[in-house]
Amino acid sequence: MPFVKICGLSTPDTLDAALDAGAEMIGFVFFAKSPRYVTLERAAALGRRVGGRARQAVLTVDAGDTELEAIVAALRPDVLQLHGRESPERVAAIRARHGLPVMKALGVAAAADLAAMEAYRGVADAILADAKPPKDAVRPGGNGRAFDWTLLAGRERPRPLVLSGGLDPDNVGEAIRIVRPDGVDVSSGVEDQPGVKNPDRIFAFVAAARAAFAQIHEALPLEAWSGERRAPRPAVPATGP
Ligand SMILES: O=C(O)c1ccccc1NCC(=O)[C@H](O)[C@H](O)COP(=O)(O)O
Repeated sequence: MPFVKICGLSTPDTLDAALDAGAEMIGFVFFAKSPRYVTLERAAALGRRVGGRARQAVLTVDAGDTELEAIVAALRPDVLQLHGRESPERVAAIRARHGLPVMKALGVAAAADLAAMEAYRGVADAILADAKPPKDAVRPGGNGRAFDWTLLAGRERPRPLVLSGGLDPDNVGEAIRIVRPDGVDVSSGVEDQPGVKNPDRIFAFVAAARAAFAQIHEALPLEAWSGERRAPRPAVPATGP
């Protein structure tokens, strides 16, 4: 079942919007230079408000063991989203240490970047394909920047694959139809300005993503038939004289 994740939530009303809209996963950002940064205390309070209605992901960037320990102890998250330069070995170590699923973010700008994903196959529980940040960016993600989705279309790639980067209520349907991901993730596209989420845009995003996922999953059986070699139909027995 594909899922919709709203990342970078930091207030009760926008968290409620994500939950009421039906997002299956929400994310808290633990990167101090981000306008979406939340303290442990704030994230824990928001986490209590979730009350099991969605999975909680915590987003870190090259966090050390002590920081991760503190976050996991305070929040008991469902997923660790690693958005830095964590190597496959580091991802494996974090996963083993915390016993939690890891979603590894990887930047995509060219076909060669898909090869980098291979190194994480069987190591990360999911790959989050994101745009590469601009050269002068202060954060490695959450920049509202999209990449060429056709790079991922019809290619062999690790699964589950979550699509992110520059998605918004107007383009998420097309992105889903092209990439056919297992989930989508958004931050900037449901904001009025960096760090300020807009509940109406959250509702619009979840609805648009849901509609597109429903469409591609309805289409699946027909696509499967088109490539299939069908057995010849049995001859209709002749009847009558
Ligand atoms: O949101 C941030 O500020 C952030 C900071 C550091 C690393 C990652 C960050 N965000 C990642 C995301 O919110 C999403 O996973 C993804 O990059 C999509 O973001 P956007 O293009 O803004 O929708």
